[in-house]
Amino acid sequence: MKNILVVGGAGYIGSHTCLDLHDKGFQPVVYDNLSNGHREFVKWGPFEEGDIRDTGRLASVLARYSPDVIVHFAASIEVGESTRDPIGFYENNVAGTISLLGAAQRAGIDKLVFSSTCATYGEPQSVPMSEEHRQVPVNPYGRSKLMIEEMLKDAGRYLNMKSVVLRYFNAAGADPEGRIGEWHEPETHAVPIAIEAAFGLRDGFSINGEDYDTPDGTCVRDFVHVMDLADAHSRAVRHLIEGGSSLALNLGTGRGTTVRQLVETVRRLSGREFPVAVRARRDGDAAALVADNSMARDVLNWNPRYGLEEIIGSALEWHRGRLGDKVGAPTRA
Ligand SMILES: NC(=O)c1ccc[n+]([C@@H]2O[C@H](COP(=O)([O-])OP(=O)(O)OC[C@H]3O[C@@H](n4cnc5c(N)ncnc54)[C@H](O)[C@@H]3O)[C@@H](O)[C@H]2O)c1
Ligand SMILES: O=c1ccn([C@@H]2O[C@H](COP(=O)(O)OP(=O)(O)O[C@H]3O[C@H](CO)[C@@H](O)[C@H](O)[C@H]3O)[C@@H](O)[C@H]2O)c(=O)[nH]1
Repeated sequence: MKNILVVGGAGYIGSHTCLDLHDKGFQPVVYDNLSNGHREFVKWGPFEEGDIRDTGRLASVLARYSPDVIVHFAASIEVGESTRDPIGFYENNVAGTISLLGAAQRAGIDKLVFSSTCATYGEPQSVPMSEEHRQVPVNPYGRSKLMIEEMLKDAGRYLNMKSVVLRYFNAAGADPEGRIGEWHEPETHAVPIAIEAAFGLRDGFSINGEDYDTPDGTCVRDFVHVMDLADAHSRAVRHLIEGGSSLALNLGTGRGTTVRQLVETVRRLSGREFPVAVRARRDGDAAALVADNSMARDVLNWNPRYGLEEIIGSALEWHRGRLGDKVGAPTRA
């Protein structure tokens, strides 16, 4: 069984990727400092607690497991926080990745899959966005990810390190069997916030702006099921093991959903009413982000299987299981 080091594998997308890697015959070894992850999400392989900025600790873990590929999820992820603490973001995301790449180089590991984001594109010039779209991020989070993409290009050019950069659009949904799901603290993402509102744990949902140039005035996002993302990571791992070249790929469904449509879907599938208000736009929000995913389809043979109904349905089930008795009584049959 080949070992795959999953850095940040106790987090949301990383833990789902471990599940998928395990199902496909790999052994995922999780390396995570638990700053935002959950020990109980590590179910499909060994756990090594550690920080990516601790190069010595990384070196000993790499020596112990000799992974064929590193899949790198570890990062500070919240856009708003990146504008309040840009240096902290560069420290964790950029300096952390430098430490990881140095340790990998010294251990002779030359294959890496990296979590990037459509936030590296910045303000869309055209929708859907292909990988050729210009990359001019509008916040420190996106810039930190773009800096890492540039470092990986040089690691490819001069060190022959092969990488697959995966630019996710909006990850959402959960393991259909409800074992793991989305659990960020504090939560800022639209899907779990709407679900918590449906379950009576929040006063309601506030839409960030209704005056965008979109079908109903609210932002358009491309929600992609976390299990489809996980499947793309396993394909990227296999691509590298089979000697494939470096790539940068969009991961989205190619379908846009407005925030209002999203909220209505949560209401319908949960069978629960909750108050929906409109507040001011959120700084740095693009009007519409939708992927052109043709390259991932062609190169990885990736075919996202789930749509919005499955995304919201699986997320509802996960949150119901996690929140248990805290879920309030339904307000609508
Ligand atoms: N959630 C999304 O919609 C989305 C979209 C695009 C890109 N991404 C990227 O995907 C990756 C995973 O996102 P997520 O939503 O699963 O986030 P997450 O916070 O759930 O997972 C990140 C994990 O990394 C760990 N981590 C953070 N800093 C670390 C460090 N210095 N050393 C070791 N471990 C560390 C955290 O404890 C956590 O378990 C991130 O790189 C994020 O930027 C996420
Ligand atoms: O209470 C809320 C929360 C969100 N939104 C809106 O919902 C949309 C989606 O927001 P969110 O779920 O926070 O995702 P994004 O801000 O689009 O960012 C996510 O998706 C990006 C790629 O699109 C990634 O880079 C980020 O890591 C990830 O957090 C945006 O228009 C938000 O303004 C609301 O209206 N109200």
